[in-house]
Amino acid sequence: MTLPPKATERAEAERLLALFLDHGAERVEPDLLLPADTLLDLYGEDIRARAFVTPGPDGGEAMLRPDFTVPVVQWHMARRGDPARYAYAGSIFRRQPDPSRPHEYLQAGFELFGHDAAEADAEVFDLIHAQVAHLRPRIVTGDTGILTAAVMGLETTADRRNALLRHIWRPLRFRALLDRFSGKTPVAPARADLLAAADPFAEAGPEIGLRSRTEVETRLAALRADAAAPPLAARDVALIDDILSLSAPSDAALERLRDIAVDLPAITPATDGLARRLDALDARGIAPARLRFEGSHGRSTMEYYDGFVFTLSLPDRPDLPPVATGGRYDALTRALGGGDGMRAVGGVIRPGVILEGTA
Ligand SMILES: N[C@@H](Cc1c[nH]c[nH+]1)C(=O)O
Repeated sequence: MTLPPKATERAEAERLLALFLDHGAERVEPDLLLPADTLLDLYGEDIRARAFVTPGPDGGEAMLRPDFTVPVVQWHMARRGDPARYAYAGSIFRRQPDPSRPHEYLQAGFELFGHDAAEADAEVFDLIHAQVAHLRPRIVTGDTGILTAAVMGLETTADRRNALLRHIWRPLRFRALLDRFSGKTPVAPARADLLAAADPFAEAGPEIGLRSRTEVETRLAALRADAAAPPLAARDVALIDDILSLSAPSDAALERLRDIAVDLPAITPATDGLARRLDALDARGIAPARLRFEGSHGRSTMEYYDGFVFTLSLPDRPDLPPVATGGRYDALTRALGGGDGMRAVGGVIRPGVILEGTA
């Protein structure tokens, strides 16, 4: 009997779920229709363009489940009890820029709360990788905690550091900020004139915008303080660029990062974390030399990742999305737990891609 494609995809998702349950996970089944406010708070309004938002039953807004990780964290936070392993299989809904791509597809996933971070990262990667290893996926890994630590270690104003941190997930915006803060992009003449003016409101015409005069004044003061701040040191920008352009087998990448840490000691704890993760993976038979590490990896994935990130894709099928993705999201558990966070890492497999890849 040949099953229709949707049913085949579901059968594959159930098969993966059963394997995750055998691995000791508890099954979770988050709602399909989720309150939109938490998700909007977490991801920002950007997610509206990618998710299906609809009027909710309680008068507020609701969203078709765009992701399992957030509802699973909420589920876990309500119950606690570490360590915990959860598994799920079901549909998620995302608007695609390319309308020929499915807006609804299945994910089978596994999430691990608590535990030693390096051990847990290795356990999740090993489990996810084992299910797709027969497809010989191209593996790319990264660690968003390293770039974050590098930015936090920059000698500059707190405002500039925060602006860079906010835009880590928007590579073009991040680059534009680095160029501006290092003086590479000159301040636009109109802005320079405005900041130099004794009374910037003198010829501004009537006040018609939504922002009050005080708000505009606060913004002008911030821009003036920024214009007065010394540029970022070229040496520091070069170190950030070294991290961003790093692409090497993980063992070589670790050595390179250790070199960078000599000049940028703020990344040392994150680099030590990477070393521990590679040891834990090695102990499971996954040699670091087989895992490509990219310093930029994870910057165009989920904004909640703050450590290990990985993507497995089918090398002969560049037309397909990745077959598996995942990463660590300790900060998300803090955001949802009111500052009282815990360690968490997980990953998902797309059964539809496995089927396409083996067809
Ligand atoms: N929820 C992520 C995958 C993931 C699960 N756990 C951690 N990451 C996604 O949909 O891309």
